[in-house]
Amino acid sequence: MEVLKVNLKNAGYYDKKDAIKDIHFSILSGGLVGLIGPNGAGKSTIIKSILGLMEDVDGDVTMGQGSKYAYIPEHPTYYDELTLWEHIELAKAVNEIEGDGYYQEAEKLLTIFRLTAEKHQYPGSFSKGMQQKLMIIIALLIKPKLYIVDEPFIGLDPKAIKDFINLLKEEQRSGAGILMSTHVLDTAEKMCDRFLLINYGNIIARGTMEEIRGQSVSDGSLMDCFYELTVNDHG
Ligand SMILES: Nc1ncnc2c1ncn2[C@@H]1O[C@H](COP(=O)(O)OP(=O)(O)OP(=O)(O)O)[C@@H](O)[C@H]1O
Repeated sequence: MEVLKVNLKNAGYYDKKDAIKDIHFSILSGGLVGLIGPNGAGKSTIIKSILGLMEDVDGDVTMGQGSKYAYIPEHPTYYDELTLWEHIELAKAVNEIEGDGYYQEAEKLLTIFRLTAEKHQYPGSFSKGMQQKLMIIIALLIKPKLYIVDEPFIGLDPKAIKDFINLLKEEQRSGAGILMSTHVLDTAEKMCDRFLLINYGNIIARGTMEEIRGQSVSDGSLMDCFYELTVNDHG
């Protein structure tokens, strides 16, 4: 079952209308797709197009059943006047989640991510990694069918990265589809079952690791294929 279908002919900005071109892909329930590519390739533009944040879009994006999704941004966003726990309460209300199981799950996640002591503090006083953990906790509590995750590995400590990967994998096993943009290719290679390699706004390679190797002269890691495929592509 498709949880996301992206058909974009073009999307871009006032002074760069074609930042991305001919971006067509789907994410299936239980699929974890790595969105990779050099700086300025168009990954954020693809994510913004999916989230409906781009003005100049020629094409369409369809979300599957229920269309409930969670976005974990690279740069955390929060309300200055709400405590960590109030953010959790707000997410419950906004997403119309019933029952107290939600709060038990929230307590469990606060323990995993070592934020129990900060429960009634304001995220403005948190470190970047702690703010990122708040974004992750809220996304996991919403239990969406689709996760869009933007560069989750920069800023999190190693334990949090491992816990986050395990929790995301659990979501995947329960049928969520995940699109994850990252530059941390060794982790992406281990986690993702498919990849989209973006360069100069185009998809230049796609598929499983095996298929990506087939499109590259390199027979090595995702990093080797990435290097070889992007170095020889001049847009
Ligand atoms: N606000 C903007 N206005 C105009 N052009 C932009 C804007 N944001 C991005 N671009 C351009 O769109 C292209 C794609 O940028 P995008 O931010 O999608 O890259 P990215 O793959 O996410 O890069 P990174 O890995 O550095 O985050 C680049 O050429 C960039 O200069």
